[in-house]
Amino acid sequence: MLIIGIGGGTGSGKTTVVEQIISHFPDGEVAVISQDSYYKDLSHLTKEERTKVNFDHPNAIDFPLLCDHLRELRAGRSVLQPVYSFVEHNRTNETVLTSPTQVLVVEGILILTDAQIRELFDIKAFVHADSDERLIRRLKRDIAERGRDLQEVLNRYQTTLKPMHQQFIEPTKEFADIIIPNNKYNTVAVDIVRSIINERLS
Ligand SMILES: Nc1ncnc2c1ncn2[C@@H]1O[C@H](COP(=O)(O)OP(=O)(O)O)[C@@H](O)[C@H]1O
Ligand SMILES: O=c1ccn([C@@H]2O[C@H](COP(=O)(O)O)[C@@H](O)[C@H]2O)c(=O)[nH]1
Repeated sequence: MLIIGIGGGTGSGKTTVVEQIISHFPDGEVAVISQDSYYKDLSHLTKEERTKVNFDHPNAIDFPLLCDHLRELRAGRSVLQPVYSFVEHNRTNETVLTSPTQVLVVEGILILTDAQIRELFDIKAFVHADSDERLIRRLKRDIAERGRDLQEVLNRYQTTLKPMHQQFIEPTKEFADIIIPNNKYNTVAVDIVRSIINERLS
């Protein structure tokens, strides 16, 4: 199994880039795990308390569970991946059966911050987009898809997203084998990553 870790700030386009990378692989050969599925279970908090949680700090992620699941998949065993609700700010009761595949892509803002997780990656990439571009994309997406409003996103950006990006996410660029520029759609960079995967698989 080849495991590829893809980090980068919120709105940089990680999910989009991953979809482009895997689009040419046959179904069943590739699986994607999002770090977002591994936000910690916050059922012990009220919804109001959960809205105040710092979701851009490494402590928000259940890295031990993610690490365990990656090791299980690498060993050829299936796992039950948690399902997260951005509307509820909490893990749901559902799980998704995820089976081992030839290629596994793991993406998330904080995915390159954890040393044990980094060691499991055969290839590490970082998706870069300028902060103004990321904020615009995040605003549009969170209002359209995640039940947020303008004030909420702007407030969270100033108080949490920006400082956490500078402190934890941007520094992980140094761990990346490849930096994918994504201020605009970048088919060349996506093709390069795809050919590296094909080369490693052959
Ligand atoms: N290169 C790009 N140019 C314009 N919009 C983009 C680009 N890449 C992604 N987007 C859009 O930006 C938003 C956030 O992208 P997404 O892939 O969800 O980012 P991330 O997973 O890094 O948070 C989505 O609406 C997506 O369609
Ligand atoms: O309950 C939650 C959990 C996380 N977030 C925000 O999501 C982004 C990470 O997702 P991307 O898809 O990489 O943008 C992170 O910046 C958190 O602030 C949330 O809003 N609510």
